[in-house]
Amino acid sequence: MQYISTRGRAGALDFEGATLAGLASDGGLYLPEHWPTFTADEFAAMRGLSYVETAVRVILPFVGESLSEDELRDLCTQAYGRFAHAAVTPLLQLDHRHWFLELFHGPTLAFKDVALQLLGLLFEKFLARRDTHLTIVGATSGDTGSAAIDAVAGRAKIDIFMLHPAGRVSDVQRRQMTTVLAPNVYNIAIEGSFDDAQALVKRMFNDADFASRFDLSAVNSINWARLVSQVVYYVYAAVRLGAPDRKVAFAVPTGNFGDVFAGYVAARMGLPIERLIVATNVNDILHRALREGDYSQGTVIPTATPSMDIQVSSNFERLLFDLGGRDGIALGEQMKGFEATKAMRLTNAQRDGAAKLFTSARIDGDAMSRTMRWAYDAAGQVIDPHSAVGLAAAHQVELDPSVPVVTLATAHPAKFRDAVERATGTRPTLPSRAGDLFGREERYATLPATFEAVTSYVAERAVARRG
Ligand SMILES: Cc1ncc(COP(=O)(O)O)c(C=O)c1O
Ligand SMILES: N[C@@H](CCOP(=O)(O)O)C(=O)O
Repeated sequence: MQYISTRGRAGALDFEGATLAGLASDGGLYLPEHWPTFTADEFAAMRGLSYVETAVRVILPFVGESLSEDELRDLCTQAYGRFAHAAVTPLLQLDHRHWFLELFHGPTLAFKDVALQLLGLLFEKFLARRDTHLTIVGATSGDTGSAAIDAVAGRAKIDIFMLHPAGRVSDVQRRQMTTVLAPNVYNIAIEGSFDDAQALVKRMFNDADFASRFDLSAVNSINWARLVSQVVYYVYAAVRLGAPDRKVAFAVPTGNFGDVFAGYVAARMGLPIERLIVATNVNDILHRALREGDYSQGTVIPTATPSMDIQVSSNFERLLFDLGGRDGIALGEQMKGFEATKAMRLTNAQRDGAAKLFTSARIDGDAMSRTMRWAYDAAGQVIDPHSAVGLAAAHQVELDPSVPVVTLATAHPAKFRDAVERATGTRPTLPSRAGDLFGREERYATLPATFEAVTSYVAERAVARRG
C-alpha cells in the first residue's frame, strides 16, 4: 500500500515512510492510494473477535510490507494491553436506541490513547530499523498531548515538543502533560489558541531545512497512522450492533475532524454507516462548512469543551481531497487560498459528496449541560462535556428510529471535573491509573505564539539532545 499527498506534489510513501514523515513535504496529508474493502461476510466474521484481533484485521490491509501480521498483532497486543477494560472500547446502552462507545479506558483517559499507544510502538519499531532520531512536534488542545507524551516518554530515539494553548486546557489535562519529567519531553504553553499552536507546527514541517535537520514527525491526526487505528472501533462497535445486516449511525464530538474521518474511512471500507453526525461546539467551522459550504475560520471561543475549541480542522482536507476526485493539484490551490484568506467555499462535488454521509449539529453550552444532566438523571451516567456535545447532537438529528445511534464518548468525565460538577452537581474522581497528578512537580515553558520563539526553543534542545 502506498500513501499519496492530498496536495499532489510530494512523492508516494509506504506505511512506514508515511508514519515517520507525518505531514507530506508539499504541506498535504497522506492518504492511502485506494481504499481496501471488506465483504459483508468478512464484517460478519468480525463479530466474535476480540478488540486486538479486530484491530489486526482492520489495520493489516493498510500496512503493506511495513509490518507482518504477527508484528502487527504483537504491537496491538502491547498497545491495548494497557487499557483498563477487557473490551478496550466497551459499548454502553443509554436508552432504547442510544449507545455510548467508551473510548477513555486508556492510560490518559481519552480516546487519543487508542491511536497513540499504537503509534508510540510503531515509531519505536520503525526507528529500530534506521539510524534516525525523531523530533516530534505537536499541538494539543489537551488530550493529544498527554496521550502522545505517555506513549513516547523515555523512548531513546525520540524527543517530543508539545504545544498547548496557555490557560485553555483543564488542570487535569495540563498536569497529565507537564508532570511527565522524562528527559525527552518538552511542554510549551503558547500564548494563543490551539489553532495558533497547530499553525506553528505546520509551519515547522513546511520549513524544509528545519524539518530535515531535526527529522520532524507528527503525533497529531495529520499523521495517517493516528487515523487508521481509530477506524477499528467503528467496526468493533457496528458489528456488535448488527452490522453488516443493520446500519448504524455515529455521533462524533468533533474538532480536528480526525475521529469522524476515521468513521468515513470505515464507510469507504464497506461498513454500512447510516450517518456520521459531526457534533461541534460554538467553534462551528465544520457545521458551517457542511451545512452551507462555508469553510471560513472564526476566532476561537473558549468553552467548557476545550479539546474541541478548534476553528481550522486539519483532516477536513482529507475529506475534500477524496470527495473532489482526488485532484491534489486543484486541492493544493484551494487550500493555499484558504491559508491566505482564512476562508473558502466548498465545490458542489465536495458539498454533495459530504451530504451523502455527514450531518452536522452545533451544540452550545446550555444544550451541552442539559445533556449531561439527562445522562445523569435518565441513564445514571456521569459523562464528560465533549461526549455530551456528541450525545446532544445524536438527540437532535432526525434519523430512521430503527437505526441505533452510537455516540463516541471521547473522554473520562474526571478530566473535566469542574464542568461536570457545574452541570450535574457531582464531582467525578480521577481513576487510580491517572496517578498522583496533583502531588507532582510540573515543568513547562511559556512562549509567545511566534515561529521564531518556538523554533529557537526546539532547535536549541534538539541539538543538545542529539549531542
Ligand atoms: C475529548 C475530545 N473530544 C473530541 C475531540 C475532537 O476530536 P477530533 O479532533 O478528532 O475531531 C477531541 C480532540 O481531538 C477531544 O480531545
Ligand atoms: N483535541 C485535540 C486537538 C488535536 O487534535 P489531533 O487529533 O489532530 O491530535 C487535542 O486534544 O489535542
